[in-house]
Amino acid sequence: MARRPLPRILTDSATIARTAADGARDVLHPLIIISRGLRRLATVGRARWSETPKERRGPLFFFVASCVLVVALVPYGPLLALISVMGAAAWAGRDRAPAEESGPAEAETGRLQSLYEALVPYFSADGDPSPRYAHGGDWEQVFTEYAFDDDGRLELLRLQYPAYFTDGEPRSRARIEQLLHVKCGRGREYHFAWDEEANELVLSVLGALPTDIAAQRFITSPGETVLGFTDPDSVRRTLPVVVGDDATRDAPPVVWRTGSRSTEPHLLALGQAGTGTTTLLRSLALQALDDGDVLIIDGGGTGEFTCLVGRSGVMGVESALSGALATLDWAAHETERRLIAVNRARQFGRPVPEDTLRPLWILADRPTALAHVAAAEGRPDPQRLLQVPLRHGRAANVTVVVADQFETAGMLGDAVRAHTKARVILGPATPEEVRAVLGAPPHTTPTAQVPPGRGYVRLGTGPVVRLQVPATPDPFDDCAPEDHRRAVLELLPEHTVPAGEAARTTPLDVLSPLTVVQPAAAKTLPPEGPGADAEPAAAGEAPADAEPMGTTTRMTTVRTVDPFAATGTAEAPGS
Ligand SMILES: Nc1ncnc2c1ncn2[C@@H]1O[C@H](COP(=O)(O)OP(=O)(O)OP(=O)(O)O)[C@@H](O)[C@H]1O
Repeated sequence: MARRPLPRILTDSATIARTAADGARDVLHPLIIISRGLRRLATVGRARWSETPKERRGPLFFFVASCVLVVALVPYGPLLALISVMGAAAWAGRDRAPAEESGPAEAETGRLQSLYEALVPYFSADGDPSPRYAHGGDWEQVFTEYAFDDDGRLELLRLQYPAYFTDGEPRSRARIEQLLHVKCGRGREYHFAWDEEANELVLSVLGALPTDIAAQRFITSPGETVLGFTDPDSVRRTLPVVVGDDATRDAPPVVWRTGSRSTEPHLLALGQAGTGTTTLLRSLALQALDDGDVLIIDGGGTGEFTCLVGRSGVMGVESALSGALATLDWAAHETERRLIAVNRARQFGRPVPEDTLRPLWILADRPTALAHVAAAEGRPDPQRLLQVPLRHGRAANVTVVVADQFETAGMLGDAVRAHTKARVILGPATPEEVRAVLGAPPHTTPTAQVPPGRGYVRLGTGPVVRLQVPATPDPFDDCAPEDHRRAVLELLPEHTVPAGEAARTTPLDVLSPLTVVQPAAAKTLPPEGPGADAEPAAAGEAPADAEPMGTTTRMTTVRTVDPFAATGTAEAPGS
């Protein structure tokens, strides 16, 4: 039914009344402000008076009265006092209400509404008498906090969800996270914090991890190694790091503890080719050489560890199968020797021998490549020789780090998978792939484009955290930034083998493309020791969990979600 318009005389008089009221308000505005100010001043004065201790009220009253008397006696005093009081009242009475908060812009409201609509099928259920999520419903009831960046993209969202939503089930969570990721814009990394008690989910956008931290001497305790750096919220400590030209800042490190007290004494790093697993090993080698010995198996044979050849503390850099077998055989015997020595010392109540305390690191880069060669030649898989260090290394101060490519992870031996409780995955990976390697999904949405050395890490059953490995390039790599190469060169220990026999020691400015250096194991291994002259396969015979040959002969080239699928069940940490 159409409304009848009011008689004209009525509308005119209403307009006149409104205009008169507006005019009066404008005229009286200063008076309103001054009277409000006087009221506020009086309130403050009363409060001060009541706060003043009783014994001080007399002197205060006397002081105020003297001031009033002086003002009254001086020429123009009362007038000046009146003007001052009015000024103070006008100042005190000014409108202090904050500028009204501007709500979301129209485009932002549209985004929130469409996000709300997209969530309706997931957060509603038949039979809910008062659904909080319903088509055409009010998003303001459930989105309790939100923020947009300068480009109008959502960067923070706090939402309430119904109590019946199955937030304890990873699949249900993953569906919501996937949906929000897509709706809020791909290409950014989102963090999801689920509060099951409050039925609340907070989505926030994570910035990129800094990539400017280069290799350097990190300030850590003995037995601690820095794997890389992460988000400030993910760890409890920070380390001072030197960045660029001597600028120092605090960065949150991912510190891995090794040795006899470690609960995850060995590490496995996986990634696609070129994602930085070799660089991670190089970074660990430089840190380990501070107070330990390092033995390197370069299965890929790319010579990216040449800078370490012949350096003090480097027991060998092997890229050929026979050298790797001999070196790992020595390492297995050395582990046994240390274990026996430690046990004997404990048995007789003697201090543990000094030579069992110096950490020994076995860094195996792409051992599956050597496994493939070994299978083709009908020789033992070098991974079998890792079983003793992996099983007993913790008590003997022997640490094993294995790095391999995602595609060939199916060829990793059972011992490697079972005993590497510290896990790293580098490069782009889906949440399923991260879960397959680390045993738990990340709390963020991995992005398709990541810089080298970027990934996730999980120590034992701890949380999955983001990781950026310090830039530790091969100093002979002409394509790497010169300051990063120089930083690596400065950390290298001195040469122990004459320069002609070992890798080049040429200063950075005259370095030329490298050639692969494969020093004979005998040259670099200690001349004595129980395993020094043993047959390569000898140590592999002892362990009970030796893998029968033939189980690792197939090179897997198809990328699967479960990288370990080719040889059995995944044994990720915490799983
Ligand atoms: N943390 C990092 N910071 C900066 N650059 C890195 C980092 N990690 C790796 N890179 C660079 O990425 C390239 C590949 O690194 P790296 O050789 O370590 O990868 P990879 O996974 O071992 O691959 P491949 O098996 O093909 O050698 C190199 O140029 C290296 O300098």
